[in-house]
Amino acid sequence: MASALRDRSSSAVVPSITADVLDHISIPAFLSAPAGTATWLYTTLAIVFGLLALEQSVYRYKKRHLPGDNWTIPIIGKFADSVKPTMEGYLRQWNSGALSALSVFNIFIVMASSNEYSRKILNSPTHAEPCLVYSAKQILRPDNWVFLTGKVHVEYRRVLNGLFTRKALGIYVGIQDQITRKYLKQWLADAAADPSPKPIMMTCRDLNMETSLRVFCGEHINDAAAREIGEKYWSITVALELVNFPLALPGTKVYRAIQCRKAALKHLENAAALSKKAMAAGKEPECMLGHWVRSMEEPTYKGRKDFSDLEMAMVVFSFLFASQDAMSSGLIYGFQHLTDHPEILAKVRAEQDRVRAGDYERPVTLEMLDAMPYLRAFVRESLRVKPPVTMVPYKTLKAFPISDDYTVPVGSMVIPSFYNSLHDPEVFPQPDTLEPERWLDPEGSANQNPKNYLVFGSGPHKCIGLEYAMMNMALVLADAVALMDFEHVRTEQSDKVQIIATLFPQDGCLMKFSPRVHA
Ligand code: HEM
Repeated sequence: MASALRDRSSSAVVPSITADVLDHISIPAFLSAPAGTATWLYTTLAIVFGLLALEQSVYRYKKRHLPGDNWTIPIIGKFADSVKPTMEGYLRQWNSGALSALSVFNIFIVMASSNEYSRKILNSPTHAEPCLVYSAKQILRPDNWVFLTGKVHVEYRRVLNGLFTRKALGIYVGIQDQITRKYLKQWLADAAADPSPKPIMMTCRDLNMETSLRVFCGEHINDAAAREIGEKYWSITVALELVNFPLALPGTKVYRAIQCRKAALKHLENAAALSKKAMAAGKEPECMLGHWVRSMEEPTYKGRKDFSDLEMAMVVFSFLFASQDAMSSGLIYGFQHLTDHPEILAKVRAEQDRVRAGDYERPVTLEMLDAMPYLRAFVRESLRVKPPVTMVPYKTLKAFPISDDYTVPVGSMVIPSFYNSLHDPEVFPQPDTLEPERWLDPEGSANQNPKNYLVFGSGPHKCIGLEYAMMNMALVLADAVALMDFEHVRTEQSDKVQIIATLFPQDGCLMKFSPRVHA
């Protein structure tokens, strides 16, 4: 058999090359080039091969014993995976080890998937700081406050925390309720005109955008400006890939995103100026900007930072940037989870009927939301099962001894991932099951292990808007359940996840809405 193979390979498979044949083969120019050119060429090839070998050695040296490919694809590494990430791919990476390694465009990346290591990264500001994706700096502007670190960041954030106090949330809740009702009315009118099921991906995004703009800027932003920002904002979402084409040339995603930021900042700066005028004229704060300007006038604020119109606009833009995709993802899965679990929907509805006591026109207040513990538990649980943000990229400022036997090299990307913490069976038995009840027992393992709830991160950069975000999700779902009936039309893609910065059901969540008839 072996000799037969040898025979075949020497005669039949590889045709013999005769001088005759060679006459018809054109010799590549470089092989017949003058000696000087050939030397140059061989030198270049040697350098290229040397660099490629060096790339592999550096990767292997940094990776050491961590799980991950032993060789990286030259130059691009795992770029292809990062262009079209899948949940299955991420799960494979997270489950390959509590720490695992990969490389994209020679950026060495350590992925942390356990609660211990993810929290350690988030809470070690002297070793690692957030780096978002590369395009974020181009889109937000490098001087945006979200890129501050250390003491300056703490100081800046101290002022911004004042925008999310209970007093401030009390101003926002009325605006949220009003915009939500306007949208639900429109969804019902659209459904009456065409009752076929529709994906709610874009409708939820529009609702979130208008709510955010009105909560942040109130009437200081006009309808046309709000529409322009809403329409252009999708270009920012799609530009948030892990790795983008580095130059923001016309026609690239990042270029379009930068144009959107420029338009948005112009309108937001104008809103900040109008808000200052209104407060100076003695008006009562009716939005975040108003509340902010008023708090800067208080005697206790004296000696602290004054914010220019542009700085206020950049803060508001950072809030839009940080919230739009995550809030939309949370809300869409909120609708999907509620409809797919009729027993949970029935409990949420019973709670609404109790709190509203027959008056469905009465605007929702903070006190009413306080009286809806089951709904709030549902929101918490829905975000746990499908966390909108599954990981946040950080970069190491110095060698980071993350475990006893591994130190992340300086200048690497370290990515704390939240999914495994949120699906830890020790803390959340049957972790893939949606079970709001697990949050209702103060002694239960979910409430006893708050460190596992990484939906909003942890440490100095923990989400500043978390109370507002959960309140908004609860409020929209409360109004929807109280005022509408809805049916989720399931498809094969309903349980599959697509990742566009955050998580979404692949079919966009097809819903049919109809008005609820109260008994
Ligand atoms: C469901 C909705 C939301 C989710 C899941 C979410 C999640 C997160 C996460 C995971 C982080 C990173 C935390 C870290 O590095 O430890 C973050 C940061 C941040 N979030 Fe949110 N977020 C949401 C809504 C919002 C909203 C509504 C706002 C503002 C109104 C907001 C503003 C921010 C800001 C400004 C940061 C950066 C904070 C800093 O660097 O100091 N987020 N968020």
